[in-house]
Amino acid sequence: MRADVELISVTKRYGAAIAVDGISLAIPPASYCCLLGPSGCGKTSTLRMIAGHESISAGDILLAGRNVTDLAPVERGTAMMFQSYALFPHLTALENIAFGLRMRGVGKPERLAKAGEYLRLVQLEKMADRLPAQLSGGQQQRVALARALITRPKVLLLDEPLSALDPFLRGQMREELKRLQRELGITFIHVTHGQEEAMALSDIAVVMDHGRIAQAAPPREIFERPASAFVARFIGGHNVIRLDSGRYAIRTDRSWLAPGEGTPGLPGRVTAVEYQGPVVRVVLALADGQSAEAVLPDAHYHAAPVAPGDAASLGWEAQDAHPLPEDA
Ligand SMILES: Nc1ncnc2c1ncn2[C@@H]1O[C@H](COP(=O)(O)OP(=O)(O)OP(=O)(O)O)[C@@H](O)[C@H]1O
Repeated sequence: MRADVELISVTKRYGAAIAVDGISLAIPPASYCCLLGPSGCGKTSTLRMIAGHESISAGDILLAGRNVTDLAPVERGTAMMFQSYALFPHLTALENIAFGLRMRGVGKPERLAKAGEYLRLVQLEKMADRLPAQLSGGQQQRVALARALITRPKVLLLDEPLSALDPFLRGQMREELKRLQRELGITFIHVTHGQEEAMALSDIAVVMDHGRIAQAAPPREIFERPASAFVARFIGGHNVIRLDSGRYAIRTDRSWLAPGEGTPGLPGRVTAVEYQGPVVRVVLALADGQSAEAVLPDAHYHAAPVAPGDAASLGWEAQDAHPLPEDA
């Protein structure tokens, strides 16, 4: 099946600095793709190159099989939703949404009727006449989303769309984004810092590191088979442990704890215990200098509780140790 978005050896240089280093990626049609990675890894530069807001230093970008590398943003069939919604303060919610069509020369009555449809799509029909200042952050964001979608893009690009929201609204908007992507059947490419957000939303998650793709795969595959120690650490939920036989990623929820001296497993000492409701996180300093943690169901933990300073060993089942390559 032809990819909706294809990056072929795409590079971005700012002067002598390389922000994106020859990345290749094919995003299947109608998928939710998250770009994630630490600050400065090149996520936003990649998104901006797809949108056409940033020139491409080398390589090609194909959208639905068409080479758009040298096309202006409006010619690409993409729309971008920014972190700072960028709504016009003097226009109502409805007029803000209609604005995208005004730029494309659509007449006023048609624009407003269409804007009404998109206002309903984001469940804001009662807010049509409000100015942005009279809307909450989450509502402003829905307006920005509708404004981007009204142009019927083939690909919607989202630059950290949830980062300004409080945790409750963030969860709500996350569901909303996924619902819209499914209903509209288009590709969303979403830049995020949040591993949990990427896990929850992605059909394909792209973990970036220093301008390169460290791993691109469905989130479950990344979680179960991280391609490197970097990926295992970045997505979280893993211990990265060196043994005589090599380096392994072991899920912290598959790691068990044996309290006491001389118990089976790698010996260590508890340095922290964090109660998290359904689970308890126990951090260990291992005797060989490595650190590790076990995330235990609360009932298991409370059956044999430990405290900082206590001796305990860390263990796991052999099949739960995922071998990692040595770093290049
Ligand atoms: N306009 C620019 N001029 C020079 N260097 C830039 C420019 N924009 C980005 N960079 C550099 O390119 C690299 C990648 O930046 P980019 O914004 O793509 O990363 P990011 O992963 O989106 O980071 P963040 O999560 O902090 O937004 C960084 O080292 C950054 O300093």
